[in-house]
Amino acid sequence: MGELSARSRAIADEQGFVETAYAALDRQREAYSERLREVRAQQGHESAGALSERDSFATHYEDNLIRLRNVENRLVMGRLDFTDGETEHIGRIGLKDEDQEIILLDWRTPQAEPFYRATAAEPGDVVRRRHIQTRMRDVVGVEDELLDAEASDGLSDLNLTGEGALMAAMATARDGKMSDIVATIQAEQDRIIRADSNGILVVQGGPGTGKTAVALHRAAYLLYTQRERLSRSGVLIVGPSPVFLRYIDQVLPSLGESDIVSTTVTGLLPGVEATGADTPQAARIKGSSVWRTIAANAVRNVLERPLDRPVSFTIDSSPVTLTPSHVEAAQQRARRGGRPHNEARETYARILVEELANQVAAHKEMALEDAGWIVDEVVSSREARREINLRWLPSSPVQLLERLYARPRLLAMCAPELSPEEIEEVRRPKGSPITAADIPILDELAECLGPFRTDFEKRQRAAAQARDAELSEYVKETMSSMNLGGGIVNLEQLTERAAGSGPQSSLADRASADRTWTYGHIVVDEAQELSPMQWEMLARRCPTRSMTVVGDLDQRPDGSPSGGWASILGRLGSSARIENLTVSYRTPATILRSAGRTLAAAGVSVLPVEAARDLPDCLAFTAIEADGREGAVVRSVKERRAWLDGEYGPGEGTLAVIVPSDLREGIAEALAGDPGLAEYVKADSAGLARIGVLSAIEAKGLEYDAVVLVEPSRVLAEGPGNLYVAMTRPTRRLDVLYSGELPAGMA
Ligand SMILES: Nc1ncnc2c1ncn2[C@@H]1O[C@H](COP(=O)(O)OP(=O)(O)OP(=O)(O)O)[C@@H](O)[C@H]1O
Repeated sequence: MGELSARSRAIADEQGFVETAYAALDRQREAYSERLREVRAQQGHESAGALSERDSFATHYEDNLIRLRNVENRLVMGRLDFTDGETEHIGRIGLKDEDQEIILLDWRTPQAEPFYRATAAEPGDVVRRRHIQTRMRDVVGVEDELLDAEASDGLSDLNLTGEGALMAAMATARDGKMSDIVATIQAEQDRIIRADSNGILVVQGGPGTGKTAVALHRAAYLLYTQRERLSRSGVLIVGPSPVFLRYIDQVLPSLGESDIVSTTVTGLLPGVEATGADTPQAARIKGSSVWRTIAANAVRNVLERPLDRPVSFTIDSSPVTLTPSHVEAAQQRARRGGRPHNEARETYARILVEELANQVAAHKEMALEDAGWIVDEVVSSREARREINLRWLPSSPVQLLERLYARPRLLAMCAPELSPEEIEEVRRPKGSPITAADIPILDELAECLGPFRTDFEKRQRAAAQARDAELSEYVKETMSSMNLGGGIVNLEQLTERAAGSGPQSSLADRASADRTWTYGHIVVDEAQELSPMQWEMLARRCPTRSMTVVGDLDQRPDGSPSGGWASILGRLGSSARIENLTVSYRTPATILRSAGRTLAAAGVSVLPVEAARDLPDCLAFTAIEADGREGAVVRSVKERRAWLDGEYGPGEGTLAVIVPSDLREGIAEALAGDPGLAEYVKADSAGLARIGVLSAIEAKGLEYDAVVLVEPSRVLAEGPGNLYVAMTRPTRRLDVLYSGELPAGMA
């Protein structure tokens, strides 16, 4: 009774605080709405172009309003009581009261750190940590931890922080979207989230240890602590697939951060879509870093060619001769400038035009300075243009790559490192669709070639640059006339905003449309999958090498490569430091142990990982007949779906059927053909289905409450890492359906 009333008193106390916090949030929102209304009502002097400064300020206020709207849920997460009797509340964002006193600490401030790190063994000056659970704006529960020496007796071996809140979070039904973990970040995770941002940090850990969660919270942490730097350069998040990116796309907004670019590596090259597919061998060949040299060779040897023997022709009736040494000298001068091919071409062409013009002038016994028209004659001479162009061909990356693939002899000349078989493997006719593995090669070529612009585009670009200069002047004027700038928003931000109209103007939009954009920080998820050429692409976009790289080598199809992360990261490996996550918050212990044994039996020893919990009856095996496989899958899925309904409520909870790639289509059809399941299997407009039918590769990074795994031996045959991925997707229950033998160690 006493305990009960103490608890309700605590809830009532916190309810009071929570109301104060939401009142402060509402006040902030109202203040921004008010400013937005004012700015919209003002008439800006709409002189420079069609874009007014009103739009820039409006966008700024709108962004802030969106940020405040996104933190509505679970605004307040906890409280710390200190030895001196002071208390602090920790929340999703920081808030002040009407007297400008801080009432809620942003979880990312240094003062909030003990909320995640203090332990009974090392309490610092914390006496009590309280986790506060809210629903809408109501407090529905509190959980206290007393951090004194006596309390340390009852702790679990894993030293979990806020165990009750953590277990509750883990037991919640999944809804197909990842959620933030800001209320229950564990100490080993917090250390990584707040780690120094310099250099490359590799975070490795077994399945479900929170690598993705930690990487996203780290992005939010860095955006908070380095807002000035990162609000201009931006943060890039790279994930394995569009489905995965959709799965994680709520997390950062719920932490109040939205100006972030997230993409697959393939999406990093604007304007090129990869619709083709490679054989695994071709993809491996194309991923090798030898393509850096091949790209440079191709530009040099295919596009910049020597003249074999002198050529003579006439310009305006004057005889002229272009010699091999004229061409060579012009090429050398152009290369010395260090500019990319298409840009250096201007220097090369100018030198040869001058040479020919001098010859014409000499023949006419005139001084070139007095007869500028001769240069025009040279430029418009078809023969001169032809001879000059042929020795320094302008090209787009796609044109050049198509030539290399289509002509094995040409590729062999540029790529002595590739064997004839390898050259044959990548051979394909011009006009074939671009593949994902082509993208990093195209990026490398784009780097060597520089922008490929038609004359029309060149004129457009010059006009745009002139417009930008005018705009910057204009914004400066308006800022002083509107008395703005004192820390609210700076000139560059405004110019940038004004330069693009409407929704185009966010940093994310501009960065993702620009191949040469460099980011302040890059987060790479499922990093074990990237090829050396893909790493080159990322390195180019982050000259400061401030990166968070998360992954699990054991989840590569063929397991961990010899040489570990250093061999994966290539050139970037030497500067990387490695941190480990060791506790899985997804998969129950029984399933994790079974997965570990199966991999060990297949000759792969995986990183040690401990489960935060176990559940009874979480793993079941059912023998089926190969020729009745589809019916058995349908029955099992129905049974599991009904079980989820019972556990979480009708339609709640997520379910995936993970299958060997070659069975995928048949099983998906069987499920879609069943009247009871068709509804669930159909994908929505975002491509997500309530019941997913996936190969192990497609399931990477995702999680479900229940998984039905079909024919594990065949998944194992695709690669032990694939089976490891497949077995570790469920949070609650794994049903294994098999004909023939189970993989050794599994049962
Ligand atoms: N501290 C935490 N509190 C609550 N839930 C957590 C915590 N850490 C991780 N989780 C949950 O555990 C699950 C697994 O996390 P996450 O997907 O980040 O793991 P991962 O290491 O990236 O896994 P994988 O290697 O399989 O991709 C998620 O549902 C995540 O929300």
